[in-house]
Amino acid sequence: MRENAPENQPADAPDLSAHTPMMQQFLRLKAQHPDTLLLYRMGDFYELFLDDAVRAHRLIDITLTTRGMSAGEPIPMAGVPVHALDTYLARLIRLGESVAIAEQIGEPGAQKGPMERQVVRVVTPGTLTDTALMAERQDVVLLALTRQDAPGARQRRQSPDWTQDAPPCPPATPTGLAWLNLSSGEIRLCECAWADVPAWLSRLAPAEVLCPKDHDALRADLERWQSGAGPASGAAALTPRQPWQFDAAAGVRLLCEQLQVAHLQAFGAEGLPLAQAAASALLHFARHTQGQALGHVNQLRVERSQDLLLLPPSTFRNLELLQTLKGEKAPTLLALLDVCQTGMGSRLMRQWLTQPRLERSEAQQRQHAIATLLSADPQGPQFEPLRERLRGVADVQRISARIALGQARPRELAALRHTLSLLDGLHPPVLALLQDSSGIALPGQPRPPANPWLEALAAGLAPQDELLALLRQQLAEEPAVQLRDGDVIAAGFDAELDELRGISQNCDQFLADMEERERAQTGIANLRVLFNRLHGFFIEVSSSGLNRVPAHYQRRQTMKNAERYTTPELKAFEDRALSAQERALAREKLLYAALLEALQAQVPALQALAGALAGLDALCALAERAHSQGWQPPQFTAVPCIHIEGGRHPVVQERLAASAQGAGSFIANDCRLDPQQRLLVITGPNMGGKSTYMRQVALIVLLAAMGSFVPAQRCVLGPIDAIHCRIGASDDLAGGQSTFMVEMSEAAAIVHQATSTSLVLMDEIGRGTSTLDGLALATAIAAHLHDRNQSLTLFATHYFELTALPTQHRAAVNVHVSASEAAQRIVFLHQVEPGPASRSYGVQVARLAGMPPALIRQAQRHLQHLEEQARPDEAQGGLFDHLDDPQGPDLADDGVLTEAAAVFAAQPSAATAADIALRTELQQLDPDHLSPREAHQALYRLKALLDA
Ligand SMILES: Nc1ncnc2c1ncn2[C@@H]1O[C@H](COP(=O)(O)OP(=O)(O)OP(=O)(O)O)[C@@H](O)[C@H]1O
Repeated sequence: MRENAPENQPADAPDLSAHTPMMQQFLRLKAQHPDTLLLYRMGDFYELFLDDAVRAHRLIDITLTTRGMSAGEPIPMAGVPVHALDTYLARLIRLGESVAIAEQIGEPGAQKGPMERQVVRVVTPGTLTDTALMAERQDVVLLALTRQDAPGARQRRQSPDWTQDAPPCPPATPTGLAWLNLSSGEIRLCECAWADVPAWLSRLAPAEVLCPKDHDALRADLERWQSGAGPASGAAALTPRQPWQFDAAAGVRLLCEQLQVAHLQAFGAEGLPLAQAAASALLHFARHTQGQALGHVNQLRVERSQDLLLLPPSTFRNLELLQTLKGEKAPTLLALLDVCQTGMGSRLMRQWLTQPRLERSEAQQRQHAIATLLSADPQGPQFEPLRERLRGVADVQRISARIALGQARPRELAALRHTLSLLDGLHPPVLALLQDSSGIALPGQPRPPANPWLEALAAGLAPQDELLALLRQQLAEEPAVQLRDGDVIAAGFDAELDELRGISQNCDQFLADMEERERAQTGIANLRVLFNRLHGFFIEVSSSGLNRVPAHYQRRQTMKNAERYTTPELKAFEDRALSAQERALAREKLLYAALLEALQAQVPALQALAGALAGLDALCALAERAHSQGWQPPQFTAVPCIHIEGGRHPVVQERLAASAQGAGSFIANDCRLDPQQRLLVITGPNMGGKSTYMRQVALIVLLAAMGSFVPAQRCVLGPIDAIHCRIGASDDLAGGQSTFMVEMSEAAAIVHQATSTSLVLMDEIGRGTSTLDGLALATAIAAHLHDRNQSLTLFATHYFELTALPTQHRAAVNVHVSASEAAQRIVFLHQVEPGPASRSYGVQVARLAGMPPALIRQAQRHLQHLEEQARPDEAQGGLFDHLDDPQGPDLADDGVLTEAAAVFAAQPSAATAADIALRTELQQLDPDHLSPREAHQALYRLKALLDA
C-alpha cells in the first residue's frame, strides 16, 4: 500500500538537526512523499537513501552501499545513472511502485549548503505519459472509486483476518467511479451498483486504483481482488488517498475548471455525487503527479452500466478475449483482431472489444465503414493501400499529451512531423471512401446517405500544413535524442544560434586564418596560433622571432624556447568560443521551449488527428480480418434471436489453419436460438467440439456487437444484453474458494443476473461434485434458465439424463456434436446435429490420449459391466433423495430443485442413452401431421433406436 500524497505533512516536523544538511534536505522531501520511492538527483546519478535504498535494492537488484554517516549512523544508498533513468523507472512501475523525482533546481554554488532540490514529478502506474514506460498497445487507465456503504460498514473489518472474514458488501451498494486516460485526455464518470464494478474493472483494466484511505471495507474488497480473487484487476496498483479528496463539491469544481465550463449540465454529469467525489480524487492525484495543470484533459463522458453489453469477468476469462486461460497474450480474440499498424489503433480496438454498446447504431456504422473499405477499386480492396500508409504513423495521441505537458522529446516531434507529412496520402482516399460509402448497403440495413464514421475520419485527417511548416522550419532534420545533447533546432531558423554554432564549429578555421594574418603582419614565419584546455587560445613565438613581436601582444606564459601571447582580438574570440557551446545549448533549450509552447495551441487538433488515425487503423484492421478470414456482416433485428449459419470459432479456425495437419479443416456449424428454442442441450464425446461450438456463438455475438464482421456465412441477431459464461474448472485458492465453490458462485451469479435477452453458456456444470449432486444441480440450473430466466442458453453436458429435459421443457432442444467409430477408433466429425448423442466415447478418447492398452481393456470391461447393471429402478431410489437439502447457493429458494427432482422422478433417470433418445424421438413426433410414408420411416427410426 502506498500513499503518494505530499499533502500529508506530518503533524509535528521531526528534529533533523543531528543530520548533515544534505540529509536534512532529503528527509524533508521524503516526509512529503512517505510511501513513494524518492529519487534524489546528485550530479549524474539519482540516489535513493535509507529504507528507499534497501527497498529498491530488493526490488530491482541495484547495488546497495552506504554514503558516509548522518545522525551517527551509516546511510544506506543505492543509485541509478541519470541516462538510464527510464529503464529503471519502467522496472519499478511494472512492479506497481510509484517514484518521486527530485531534481536540482538551483545554480551550483549559488547558495550555502546543498543545492536546492524539488520533486518535479511523481511517476505512478496510472499516470504514465512517457512512451518509453508504457505498453504500446494498451491504454494506461487511472481509476478512482468510492462506495456508499451502510453507516458503520466502512470500518467494520477490524480483525487481522478482515479481508477473508468480512461480510460481503450488498450488491446494490451505490458506487462512484471516475477514470482518466492521461494520454487521450478523456475523463469518464459512472455511478453503478457495487455488483457492476467487477465488469468495469475487467473492461478498463486500470493500471492504478485510488480509493479513500479510511474506507476499510472497500480497500479490503479491492485488495482481495488485487490478490487474484476476482476480476482482472490483478495488475492494478492500489493507492489509498486522503478521504477529504473524495468530495463531490470539489469534484464538480475541478471538473468545471478542467473543462472550462460553468456547470456540468451539458455532459449529463450533474446529480452524480459519488462519481463526482471520485473525480475529485482523480484530478487531484493526476495534477499532483504531473506537477502542473492538465490542459489537454478536455473530454468528459458519463457512462452507464446498462448501456453496455455486460461481459462479466468470467466471460473475459473463459472466452479468452484478452488473454488465454494461462495468462498469455495469444492466441486470443484480441490477438486475432489486432492487426493494427499503430499502437493507437490497437488501443481503440481493445476498447471496441471490451466496451460494446447495446445501442447498435455505432456498431452498424462501423460495419458499414468496413464494407466501404472492403469495396474494391481496380487495384483491390480499398483498405490495403491505407494500411500500407498507416505503417509509418507515430503515436500522435501520446505525443500530443506530452506536448500539452511540456514533456515531448525532440525525436517525438520529428515523428509527429513525419506523420503530418503522410496525411496528404491518407486524407484524399478517405474523402473518396466517404463518397463511395453512400452507395453501399448492408443486408437488412437502410442505405445511409454517408457514413458518419468516415465523415469524422475525413475531418480529423485533414492536412495540417501550418503545423507541418512550423516543425519543418524549427526542428532539426534528425534531432538528437535528448535536448541536453543539442542539435535539436534546425539550422537557419535562429541567427544567434547559427552564429554560436558557427563559432564552436569553426574554431579551427579561425585559428588558421589568424595565424596566416599574424605571420604576414609580423613577418614571424614560425608564429603559431594554438589552443589547449589548460591555457585556452594563445599565439606562440619561438626564440628566433621574439625581436619582431608587436607591442600590442600581451605575454601570458614563458616556455623554454618560446613565449606565449594573447591579443585583445584573440581574448574576445576565446571568450566567445569557450562559451559558445554552452550558450548554443541554452539557446536551443529556449527555442525548444518556445516551440513546445507554440505547439500547445495545436493540441486539440492533434487529439482529433490521433482519434482519426486510431479509428482508421482499427477499421482497416477489421476490414483486413473480414477479407482474409471470409467474415460476413451480421444483420441486426429487434426480434430476440441468435441465428447463425456456417459459424466458426475464429481463433480455433486460425490455429487449425496454421497447423500442418489441420489446414482449413474447421467444420462450420449453425445455431438457432430464439424464444421458441431457447435452450440447446449439447451432448457428445469429449473432444467432440462442444466448448468450441458454444464459445464460437458467443464470439460471433460479441464481434457483431463491437461492429465487426463475423465468422459466419449468415448471422441474424436480436438484442443481446449480456454474455454469461460458466466454463471450465478453476480454483480460487487466494480467495479461499474450491473449484466447486467457484463453479457454483459463478452459476449463482448467472442465475441471478441473466435476462431473456442474455446469452448464457454453461459447460459441464456440476462436474465438480459427486455425480448425483452434480446431475441434480445441472438439471435444476438448466430448468431455471429455461423457465425463469428464459435466457438464450447453450448447455453442454456429459450427463445423458439431461437430454430428457426437452420432454418437459417446451423450448429446450437436444443437439449433439457428431463422432463415429471405425475399428474401435473414434473419429470426431465436429458437426452439430439435432438430437442427443448416443454415447460418450470416453474410453476411446482416453485411448487417443495414450492410456496403456491394458488399462483401456480393463476400462471397457468395467463399462460393459456398468451398462448391464444400470437399472432405472435401482438408481431412482436414492438419486434425488438429497434434493430436500440442496447445497447450491441460492438455487433452492424458489423450489427449482424440487421441481427438477419431480421432472426426473417422473421418468427413468438412470435410463440408458438409447431409452432417452427413444423417448425424445417419440416426444417430437406429431402423428396428426405425418404422411403415411413419414410415419413408416419414423417407425423404422424408433425400432433402430430400440435395437441400438
Ligand atoms: N468445428 C470444429 N472443427 C474442427 N475442429 C474442431 C471443431 N470443434 C472443435 N474442434 C477441435 O476439437 C478440439 C476439442 O474441442 P472442444 O474442447 O470444444 O471439445 P469438447 O466437446 O468441449 O470436449 P470436452 O467434453 O472434453 O470438454 C478443439 O481444440 C479443436 O481442435
